[in-house]
Amino acid sequence: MMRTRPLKVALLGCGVVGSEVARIMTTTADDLAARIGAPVELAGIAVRRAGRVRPGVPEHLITTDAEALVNRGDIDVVVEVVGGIEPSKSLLLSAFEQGASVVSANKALLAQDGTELHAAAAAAGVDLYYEAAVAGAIPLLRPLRESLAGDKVNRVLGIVNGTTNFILDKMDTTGAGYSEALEEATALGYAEADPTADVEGFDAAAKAAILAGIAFHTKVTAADVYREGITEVTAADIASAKAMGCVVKLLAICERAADGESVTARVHPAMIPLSHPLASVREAYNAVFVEAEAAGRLMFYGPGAGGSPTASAVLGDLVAVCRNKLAGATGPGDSLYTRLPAKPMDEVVTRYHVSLDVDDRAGVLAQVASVFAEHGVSIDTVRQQGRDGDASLVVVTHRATDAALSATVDKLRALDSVRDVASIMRVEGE
Ligand SMILES: NC(=O)C1=CN([C@@H]2O[C@H](COP(=O)(O)OP(=O)(O)OC[C@H]3O[C@@H](n4cnc5c(N)ncnc54)[C@H](O)[C@@H]3O)[C@@H](O)[C@H]2O)C=CC1
Ligand SMILES: N[C@@H](CC=O)C(=O)O
Ligand code: NA
Repeated sequence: MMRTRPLKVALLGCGVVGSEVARIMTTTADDLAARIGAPVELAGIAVRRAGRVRPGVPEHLITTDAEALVNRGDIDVVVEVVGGIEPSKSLLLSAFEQGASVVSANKALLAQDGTELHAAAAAAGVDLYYEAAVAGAIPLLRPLRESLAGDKVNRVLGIVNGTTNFILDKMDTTGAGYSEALEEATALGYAEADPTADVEGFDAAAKAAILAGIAFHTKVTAADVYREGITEVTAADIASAKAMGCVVKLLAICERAADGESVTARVHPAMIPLSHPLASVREAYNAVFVEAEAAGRLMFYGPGAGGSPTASAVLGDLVAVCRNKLAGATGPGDSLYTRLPAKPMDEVVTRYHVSLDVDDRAGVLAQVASVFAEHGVSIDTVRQQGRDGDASLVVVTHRATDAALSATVDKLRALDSVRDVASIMRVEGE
């Protein structure tokens, strides 16, 4: 039977995502009510600046006082699509104190203070859901937390930032410049308010922390994630990847150590072979592989950014927390029982593509090769191209630790014959 008293929703933020949430809530109100078992009413929309034209958004609901909206005493669910740490964190804590459940898309906040926020939600007996925070529209956190709750996840690997995938894809396929591609991604609503978060890998690192925490049932924060963005990726790297039958992607990789005693989480650009399914992930799409002991390898794919896809995930959570409210229940919260420490990047083992500018003379190749050998880094292939007076040397290694590779590169830099270490990129997916 349908409850007639509506569940009241406070929407915090009405930008790229918030305006789509408001639109879908308004245009699909009857369907949402039928699925939930009660009408949902948009009780207020908090924004930073009133007076902006927001097509389709009921003007009378707009307020600039988010705190007053959350604390007005009759809010059942707070939807936070503001972003950033403050005032979002304080608003969420106020919501819990008021007995409201929360739906958020805020990966930066969840990756920094997720444990504290989950504890506050649990103490208040309400929900904290955030499917939109990782990989946009793709149902990923709920499958990890719920569908795979009976399995043991050992690895999560994928493309989790739409903006950087869009930029790398444009640079690779159309030869677009970096700035031009970033501008387009921003205009399409993919980028964060400060796109540094995207291009320097902070956004993907926050998502990796959230994924690792849920997958391995342990606390992982953004500070535990090794991070490199795409700002150093050059057209030469992309061309070199092509020459090797590879493409450059920004990857997030979360792994349980072979001995099961620790986890690692890292975000960095990597070359992956064109034959790998991630190589064909275009534009702002995301794709994530989850490797679990019983299930094997699962792939999640779909739109990873943009107002409407992200709003889809927010609305899915809204329906879930409303259903829980009506049932007088809460969904699954944090699960941190394994308490596995996050291991430093030094111990991570992978392959490397090292591009060097060297003197074009006899003996240099042997000298370079001996530095790799000294550090126990075995060479897979070497490509050399002579230029006027110098040469470009591209070395691809077999698997080695990050520590061994770093020591190798330090020593190479000290060689007179090495003019520059032009780039170092990991090679994954083989
Ligand atoms: N745009 C996307 O593709 C995706 C965004 N997200 C996340 O969703 C959240 C929102 O992102 P966007 O909509 O893209 O950002 P946006 O910058 O377009 O919108 C932010 C909204 O928050 C409001 N706001 C800012 N400070 C405020 C304050 N102090 N009080 C009340 N309102 C305030 C602004 O007025 C604006 O309406 C962020 O956490 C972002 O990381 C998550 C997945 C995808
Ligand atoms: N800026 C983010 C938005 C979605 O999380 C991205 O580009 O992926
Ligand atoms: Na998602």
